[in-house]
Amino acid sequence: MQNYLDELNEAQRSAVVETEGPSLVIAGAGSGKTRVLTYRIAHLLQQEVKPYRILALTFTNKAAREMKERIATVVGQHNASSLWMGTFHSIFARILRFESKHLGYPSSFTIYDTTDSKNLVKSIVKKMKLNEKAYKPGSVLSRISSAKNDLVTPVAYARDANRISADKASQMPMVYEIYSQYMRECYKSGVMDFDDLLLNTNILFRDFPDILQKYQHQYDYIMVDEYQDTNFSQYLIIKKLAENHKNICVVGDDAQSIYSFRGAKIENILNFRNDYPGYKIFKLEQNYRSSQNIVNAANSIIDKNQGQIQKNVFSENQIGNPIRVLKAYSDVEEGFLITNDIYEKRMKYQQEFKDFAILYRTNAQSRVFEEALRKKNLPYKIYGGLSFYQRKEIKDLLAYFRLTVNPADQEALKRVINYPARGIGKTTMDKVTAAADASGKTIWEILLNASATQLNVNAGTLKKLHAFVALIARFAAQLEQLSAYELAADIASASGIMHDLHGDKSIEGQGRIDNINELLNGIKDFSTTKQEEGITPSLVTFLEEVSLLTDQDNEGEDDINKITLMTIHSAKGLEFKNVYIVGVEEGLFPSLQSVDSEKALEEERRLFYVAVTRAEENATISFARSRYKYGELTYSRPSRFIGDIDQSYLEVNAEDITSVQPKNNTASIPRNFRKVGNQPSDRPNIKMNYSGSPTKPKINLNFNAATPDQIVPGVKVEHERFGRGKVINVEGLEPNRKATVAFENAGQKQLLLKFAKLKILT
Ligand SMILES: Nc1ncnc2c1ncn2[C@@H]1O[C@H](COP(=O)(O)OP(=O)(O)OP(=O)(O)O)[C@@H](O)[C@H]1O
Ligand SMILES: [Mg+2]
Repeated sequence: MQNYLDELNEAQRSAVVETEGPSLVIAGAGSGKTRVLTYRIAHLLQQEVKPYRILALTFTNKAAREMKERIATVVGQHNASSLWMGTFHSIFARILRFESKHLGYPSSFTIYDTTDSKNLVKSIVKKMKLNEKAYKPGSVLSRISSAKNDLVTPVAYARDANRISADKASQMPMVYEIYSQYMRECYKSGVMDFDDLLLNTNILFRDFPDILQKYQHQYDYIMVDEYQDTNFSQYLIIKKLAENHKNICVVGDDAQSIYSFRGAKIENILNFRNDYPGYKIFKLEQNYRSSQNIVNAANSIIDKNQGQIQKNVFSENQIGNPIRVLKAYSDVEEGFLITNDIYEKRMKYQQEFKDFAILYRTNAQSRVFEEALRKKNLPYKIYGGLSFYQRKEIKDLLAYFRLTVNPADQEALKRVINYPARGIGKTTMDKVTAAADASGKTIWEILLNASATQLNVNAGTLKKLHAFVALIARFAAQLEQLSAYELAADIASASGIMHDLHGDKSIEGQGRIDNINELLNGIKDFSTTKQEEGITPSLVTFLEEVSLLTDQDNEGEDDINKITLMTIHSAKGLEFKNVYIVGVEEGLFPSLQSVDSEKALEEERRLFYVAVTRAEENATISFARSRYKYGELTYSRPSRFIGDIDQSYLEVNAEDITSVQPKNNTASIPRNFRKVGNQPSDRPNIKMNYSGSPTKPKINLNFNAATPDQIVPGVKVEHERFGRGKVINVEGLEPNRKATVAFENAGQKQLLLKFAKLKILT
């Protein structure tokens, strides 16, 4: 057997072999932190530690899967599948399933996704007769989520002066009461939301010391990846579990803490030394992922933040190419520019699609890239946004599954009681819901027992309600008898969903049927895999896996060799040969909300650092000078972050940046960019000014449209959205004269001259 320890450098090796006692591995991006965790587990297994005595918490389920595979190749036959390895949410959901009765939840509790939670908040706000405009479900939920992650219960919330005054300031003084009702409703429905999984684990460990003890004994070794992004709730769970043996190894990088908006506490990593006196610290300094240029550029970015833990990061890989900065006229042109670049690079260097990633600040930016990629017929996969499991038909079927395992699940019930249509209208549901609220029972219990008079509905309606109950009860009765796949297929057809979809003969309708079939295939595959692992493949386990998927996990079999599109947040921990960071503009990245707060700005800068450090060989940054925001064309300036990168690692046309020459120079950042264009060499240092609203037009694009008679074949023109191009043909009579223009990046377009604003280039 090869010696796996030879595949590590000295610092990494020490971090791997010193398995006893608390260890902190703190190191920059790409230095092998995740590799250390992987090899440490392999090493423990090699030392005959039983796999089920190891608890390893990863950022995504996919990361856990890949680590398991790697471990299996390093140490061979060991049963890596019985490691307790996965995200916080999936591991503790598993534990809660065993222990749910202590907390008064059914072991088949179901999990609310964000939409369910929002719907519940909406109905509570309505019931409380609050102003629905002031109490936006998203804002209310994020207040509730923050409380849960800080382990603040509804009772504590009501007494928490800071929270109460913050709520008052945001015109939502009743959040504490909504929170309380929200908790009660979830409990009644036998459901937990994401934050509850952690909160309830904490409650379990706090109130049932013998159960805590059981798990303290179960895990001899605990490991956490991406520790800088743990919240208080996660921190405390780990602390409790490690209390006795203190065999805890956490790895992280304070410079990559990017989830504070979800309650992550950078302090957890900083306080490790206080929590575990006598801890060992391992510093990894060599970056194995990226070229020297990329590592050095990234270091120069993070240097601009105050208060980072001082770290050395160097690379001995090739010096590599400078980071390219590309300017686009518009977001549309940006799409074409990047797509063309990928196309050419792939041909020229014979790279694969999977070697390319396009990373953006917000999901909405994906659209123009999707369009450009589709036009060029390049395969891509997109993470986040409307993922497979968020599609309507899939959510409908999943809601039937949820009801089958947990009929108390109120949001699932509301979703499908009248889908497909069975004549159970809103008025009826209002009556049923009111009866449930009045009696403190679930809707399901009301449906089971209530009479027509109690509900104030006619006999016909009652019959329909009973038919629905009977349908779900029949599914539930088969839970034990049928495999997950058989039951799922039965539900898809007996619920009427398939019949309903077949009625829609459009292409979209066909697509929906394909999606349902795809889901059923997935369940079949799930059943087979679980059986091979010796686990009974029940619908309950399947639902749990689906509910706990993260953005990165959302990858199908045929997604392997495709261009990746994702937000920078979900790119954490990943690496690609070529990375495109797009939309690097003031007001977008850094985001508009962050520019007024130093703290928020530093988090954005860490996000930028994360983005750049995903690249192995080439990093490209692009910005567009105009883009549509909320339906309006707005002009933008290149981001200050471009100015953060030390000029010697950049390749930028200085002219592109000077177009944002400030009028007044407060808080300016002097930069002397490397010159690549034909550019007067005596140009003074370029100053960028970042005060003022980033969405205000600061640049004058000077699109004085040319008159139609100036537009003749051969003329070079510039278009506001498509950039530069050459006229190749003109046809038609005024006022419907059309020009065909071959744009440098956006391809060939036919434009109606009375509308198209074209500028003649000389
Ligand atoms: N000693 C080594 N020899 C060869 N390759 C290595 C070594 N250490 C790390 N690598 C490789 O370098 C890359 C980065 O490692 P890894 O992903 O573990 O870094 P990381 O510190 O977890 O990064 P991030 O902070 O982005 O999560 C991986 O491809 C890994 O396999
Ligand atoms: Mg990592």
